[in-house]
Amino acid sequence: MAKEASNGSTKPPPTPSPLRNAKFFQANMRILVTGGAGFIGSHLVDRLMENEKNEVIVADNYFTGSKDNLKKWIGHPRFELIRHDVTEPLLVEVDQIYHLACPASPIFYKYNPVKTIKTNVIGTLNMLGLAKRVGARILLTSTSEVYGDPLVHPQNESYWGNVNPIGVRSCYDEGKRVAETLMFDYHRQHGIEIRIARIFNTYGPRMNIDDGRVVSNFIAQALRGESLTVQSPGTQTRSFCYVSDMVDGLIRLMEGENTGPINIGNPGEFTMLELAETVKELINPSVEIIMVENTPDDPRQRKPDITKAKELLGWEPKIKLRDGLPLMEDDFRTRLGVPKK
Ligand SMILES: NC(=O)c1ccc[n+]([C@@H]2O[C@H](COP(=O)([O-])OP(=O)(O)OC[C@H]3O[C@@H](n4cnc5c(N)ncnc54)[C@H](O)[C@@H]3O)[C@@H](O)[C@H]2O)c1
Ligand SMILES: O=c1ccn([C@@H]2O[C@H](COP(=O)(O)OP(=O)(O)O[C@H]3OC[C@@H](O)[C@H](O)[C@H]3O)[C@@H](O)[C@H]2O)c(=O)[nH]1
Repeated sequence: MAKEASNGSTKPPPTPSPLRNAKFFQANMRILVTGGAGFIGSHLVDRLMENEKNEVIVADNYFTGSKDNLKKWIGHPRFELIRHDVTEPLLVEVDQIYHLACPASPIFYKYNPVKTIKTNVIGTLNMLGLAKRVGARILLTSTSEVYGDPLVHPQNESYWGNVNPIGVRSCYDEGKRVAETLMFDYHRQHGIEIRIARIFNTYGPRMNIDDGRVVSNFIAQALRGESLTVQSPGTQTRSFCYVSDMVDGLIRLMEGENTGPINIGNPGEFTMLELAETVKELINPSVEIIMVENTPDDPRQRKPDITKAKELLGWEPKIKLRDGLPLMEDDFRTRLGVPKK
């Protein structure tokens, strides 16, 4: 039985899928990745597919993801790709569910806020229903946004957050908070094996070029010779985790004994002005840095306390921002057709 972070009675988990014990299927672990055609999801799929005992099913509606991110696996006998919207029920036989489906860039999650909240609430209910039916373990990719505009710094998992319930970001941050509640209620009421990761800003190759998030914006702008748009005041901070470190943390959480929530992120903290200066220095020293208007409720500071991840998962990030940015630059150069001079 997984160790639980909060109080409450816990029923034993339902019997695992009979497939786990079936004579001919015993060897393989069937893993569903919702949102697996997206940025983090497709890197997670790559890592899961490296294990020959894993069969991976991706369910994605391609809102912000793309088949292109998974092209090397299409047609592979241990891989299956389903066009599916998680706001509809899904009937598959699996042992583990990594539930990532949800637009993550503020531009995309604000585009259709009602759909975003449906994805977080109905989508998570559907995946928990599936986990309950087949006895699968389920991991939710929650977010540092559950801490809102935090009054505690750095943020540890016992902080309840400072979130505007009626703002333009609420479809996402309140949606994820309800998703976490649903996870714990299914765990306490039905004994479902749950894992919750609170992911902090993650970057790396394969982010959409026009994703709208800060690292992809600055790298694309630097390569196109455009000004880097720092949203005012520029003193707001974020902590950036390279995607391979993130995937490692998610798999450790899934395979470990703790429900979470556990912060997964890189504690290296930067202001957005510092980030712009670093991108300028590393990629294109001739571009300008300009200040543009910000959006409402932008969190002013964010840095994970990763004590729990270190102690419970034996995990900590390995890749520093200065080492990760050039890896992302190479991928963006290839996709934008901008060769290195
Ligand atoms: N990248 C980050 O910095 C970050 C930080 C915190 C949390 N997260 C969480 O991690 C997960 C993945 O984020 P990402 O950065 O890879 O984002 P992404 O936008 O690249 O990927 C999300 C994927 O989910 C799919 N999707 C969206 N709505 C769906 C729906 N209703 N049904 C089926 N598929 C749907 C998209 O098409 C896409 O493939 C998300 O749950 C996000 O909230 C990411
Ligand atoms: O071009 C830009 C874009 C963004 N920014 C700033 O950069 C900071 C980070 O913005 P992003 O849009 O990358 O991401 P945010 O940190 O606001 O939200 C993210 O948080 C964690 C995840 O859950 C999501 O991936 C996303 O919601 C903000 O302060 C924003 O104002 C710029 O200065 N310039």
